[in-house]
Amino acid sequence: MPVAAPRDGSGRAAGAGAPVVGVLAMQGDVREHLAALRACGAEAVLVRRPAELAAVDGIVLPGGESTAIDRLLTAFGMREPLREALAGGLPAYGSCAGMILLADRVADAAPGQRTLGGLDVLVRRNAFGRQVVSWEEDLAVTGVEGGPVRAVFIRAPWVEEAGDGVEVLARVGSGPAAGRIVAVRHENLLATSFHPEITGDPRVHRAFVRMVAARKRGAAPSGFQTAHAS
Ligand SMILES: NC(=O)CC[C@H](N)C(=O)O
Repeated sequence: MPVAAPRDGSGRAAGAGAPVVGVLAMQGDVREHLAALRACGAEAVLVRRPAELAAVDGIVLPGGESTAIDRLLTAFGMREPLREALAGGLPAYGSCAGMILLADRVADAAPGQRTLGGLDVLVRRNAFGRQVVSWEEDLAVTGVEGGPVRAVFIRAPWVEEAGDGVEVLARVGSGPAAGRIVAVRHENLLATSFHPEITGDPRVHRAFVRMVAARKRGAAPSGFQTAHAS
């Protein structure tokens, strides 16, 4: 009997029930997110077109440059389909530039820059400064088991204001940005200022894949910890 080849390079076939998670492939560190998702057992695929978006159970908006991704979303006809999918409850995880794209409000936005929105926060772009690695710290992140996460901030935003329904998952612990909010969740949207995709630690992605799997099962939206424990 023929055996299906593994689809994710991990040495095992993606199970029939494995959630399909897209990575928005306009610009940014797409490959790193694909690898992190595959390490968590998700079937990870590139998303550039509306038809590809329609086939995923969740989507990652990568780190990169939010202004470039913004322009490419329009060029690829992806802005409205993606905005509608997010508003319709599609689980999404945005890291860094991805967090900016999910935010309802942006301080220090480039002229004409737009976001997809949905996340009731004000983010400040380049809040940590413009150096390549602007800050690095081990952070406890609510809902991520197994101890602190190495958080690498690269020209990163922070969350300056979070709406009432937004769950704060992590704050900077020390240095000039101490106390700033750098990880949040609200319903189907998860965002971090930092880049877990570049550290080889899949735990934040695993938490997101569990959010995606919970929605796929039809579970009601719940707090991050609850969804994580399921
Ligand atoms: N590493 C990043 O994603 C940087 C984000 C970038 N500063 C922006 O505004 O989009």
